[in-house]
Amino acid sequence: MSAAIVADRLGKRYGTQRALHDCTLEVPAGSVTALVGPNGAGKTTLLHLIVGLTEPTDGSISVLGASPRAQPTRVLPRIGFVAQDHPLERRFRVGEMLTLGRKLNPRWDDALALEWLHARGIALERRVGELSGGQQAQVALALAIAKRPEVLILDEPAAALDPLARREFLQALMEAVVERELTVLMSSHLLADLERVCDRLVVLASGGVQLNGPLDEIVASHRLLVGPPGDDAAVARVHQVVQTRHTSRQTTLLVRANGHVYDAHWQIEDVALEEIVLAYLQHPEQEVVA
Ligand SMILES: Nc1ncnc2c1ncn2[C@@H]1O[C@H](COP(=O)(O)OP(=O)(O)OP(=O)(O)O)[C@@H](O)[C@H]1O
Repeated sequence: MSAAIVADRLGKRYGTQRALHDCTLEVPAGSVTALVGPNGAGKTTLLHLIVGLTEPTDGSISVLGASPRAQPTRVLPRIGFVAQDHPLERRFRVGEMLTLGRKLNPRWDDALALEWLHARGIALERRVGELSGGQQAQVALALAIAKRPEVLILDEPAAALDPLARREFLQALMEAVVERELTVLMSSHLLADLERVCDRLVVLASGGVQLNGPLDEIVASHRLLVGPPGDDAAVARVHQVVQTRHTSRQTTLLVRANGHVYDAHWQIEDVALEEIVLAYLQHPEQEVVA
């Protein structure tokens, strides 16, 4: 599968503040990739570098084979972007937002935008500022999708939505992905949502990539080992120990297993994605897993 987005040792500094560093990753074409990380990890910075809103201070970023800053006309018409809090022009009517989209985007699909909004009961006469958060998110997604992008970038698109609106938003997103063979990169703190819609995961921590790969492989390769307190060095010689927890009664290891774990000392359990991600976030010194 070819890569739609390639970051090579990508970095961004604001004065002495390092927002992103040494970020190397590929987002395969046609994948739906989740981008997670704690507040301040550099997620928005990475997404802004991808859509050309900011320029790298180190390394390079290529989207659909071109640089978003150096070759914007080759890249930007082919990217849809839903920014954090989807900042729309609040005084505009929905129909006026579509007119703007039509004027600004050469590949604009008016029928698609109209159909999308109609299906969600959002009238063109409504002022954007009067819409609910969920409806505003749907308008932002309609505007991004009507560009007929090949790559769709979403920065915490559903963060402010209630669970029902979030579900509807993600459902709409998945419809668009299936119908249009989009490549999607979406940041969020809502792991359960991401697990439902994404097939790949990138974890950013302290401005660098910590975990990157297909979701099912990440889940399949990690195991929880529970055993009597004591020496866990033998496990560490074979497997990558991501997290160790000791109590007086037992030791619990979260490991990235190098093949099967054969060791009668340990009770071996599957581990949920959320627990894996939290373990990496608590141990940012762990090496990149790709
Ligand atoms: N314009 C800026 N000027 C100075 N520092 C910035 C700027 N933008 C971001 N930063 C810093 O870069 C780091 C990464 O910020 P970024 O917004 O990319 O993180 P994030 O992972 O998106 O966080 P959140 O989950 O809170 O949205 C933070 O320490 C932030 O303070």
